[in-house]
Amino acid sequence: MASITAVARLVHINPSSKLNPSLISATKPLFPFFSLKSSYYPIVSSSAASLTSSRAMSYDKQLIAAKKAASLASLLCQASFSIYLSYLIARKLVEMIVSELNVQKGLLLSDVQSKSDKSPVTVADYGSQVLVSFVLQQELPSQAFSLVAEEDSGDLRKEDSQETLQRITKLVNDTIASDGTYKVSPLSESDVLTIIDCGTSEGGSNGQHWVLDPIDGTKGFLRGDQYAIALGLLDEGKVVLGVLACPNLPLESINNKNQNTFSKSGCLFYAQLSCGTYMESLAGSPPVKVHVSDTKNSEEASFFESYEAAHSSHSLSGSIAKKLGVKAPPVRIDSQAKYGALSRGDGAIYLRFPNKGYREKIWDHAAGYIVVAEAGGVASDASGKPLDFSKGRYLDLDTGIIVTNRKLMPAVLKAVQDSLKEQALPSL
Ligand SMILES: Nc1ncnc2c1ncn2[C@@H]1O[C@H](COP(=O)(O)O)[C@@H](OP(=O)(O)O)[C@H]1O
Ligand SMILES: [Mg+2]
Ligand SMILES: [Mg+2]
Ligand SMILES: [Mg+2]
Repeated sequence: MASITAVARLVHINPSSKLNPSLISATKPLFPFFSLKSSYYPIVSSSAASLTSSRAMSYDKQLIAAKKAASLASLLCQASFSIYLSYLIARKLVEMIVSELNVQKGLLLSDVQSKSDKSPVTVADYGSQVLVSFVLQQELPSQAFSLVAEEDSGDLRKEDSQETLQRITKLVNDTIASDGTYKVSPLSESDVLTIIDCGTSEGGSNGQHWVLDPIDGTKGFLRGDQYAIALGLLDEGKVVLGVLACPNLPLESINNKNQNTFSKSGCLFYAQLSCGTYMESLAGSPPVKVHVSDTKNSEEASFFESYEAAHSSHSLSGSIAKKLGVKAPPVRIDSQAKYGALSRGDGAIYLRFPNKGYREKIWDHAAGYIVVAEAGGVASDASGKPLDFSKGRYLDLDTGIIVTNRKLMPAVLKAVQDSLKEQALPSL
């Protein structure tokens, strides 16, 4: 049976929301053996409850489902990573013992594949997408379901992907069985392919669409560094809800010089339009309201950027930081964990400048964007235009993405534009 802490964590929508009957009934599918009693209601603070607006209440059910989906997907990813580590160790051992027999390599290669754009995809990316899509449909059976997600089943339908497909199916069924919430017969390989392809929606400016990156930062995931399960909800083209599960992000600030190296990891950030942003431990803890850094002094602001220089120009951000007088070295981490870290003030600026011609996808930013926006931050492209999630699967952008607090945005934007102009000048 779910522990009271875990129940409080998943039932908790937002300290500024009252638990209402519809919300309580919405929790039932999550906890079939547990009925809510009034004694558990104190997780809602009465002063905060008075802030509740009808608008804020309207996505509560979706938020419960999204938190459940992202939390379960993070368990799947963690399980998959330990399997992957075992393969790495097994492969190393086999290579050491019988170096001429590379049989174990095949096993590892089938867990990590390369997509047509040469980016990696793993059984955990596919498994996480299946699980999130499955949970959302289980939890919200009466709602029309539209999902814009990163992965598709194309490569998995090829003859030589049979073993990978089997592994994904087992990973998903094992996670569903160990969670115990859903009393369904195990998914078949064909079910898995069908569920993956639920993610082909084009999104857009009409109606509601879920936006999912099943593993954002796959390269970070494979390195054992940062990654995130990022799930957002669009309503009429606007991001109205976001959940970021960051299994490897320390609960303590990553910018704390006295950081406890034994600090626990695993953060769940969530935000709903007009309700603020909250963080709790993935293992279960009371939610804490978070806020972006309120510094207006760019010299004391540290900044985040991609770990991968191929995803964002480190030299351009270096020149911007110099103009701003930033003293601290850049904090380079993978995935939308950057947005999560920014939302709780670990740093004050996130700069992203991909190569010319690269088109940003909405799943790489939707959940992270609302997590930062509801924590008091702002995001724009390099021309100062807000991010527009209503145009389909891609973000329609001018040059790059800048995320910071309201006070710093004018100075950061100016430094960005000046640096871009300098970069465009032919060097003498
Ligand atoms: N050349 C490129 N430029 C910018 N972003 C890229 C890129 N190639 C891949 N990406 C995106 O960068 C994301 C990771 O972001 P970050 O650099 O912040 O960790 C990847 O998400 P996935 O890992 O979900 O594929 C991918 O969508
Ligand atoms: Mg990818
Ligand atoms: Mg991504
Ligand atoms: Mg991804």
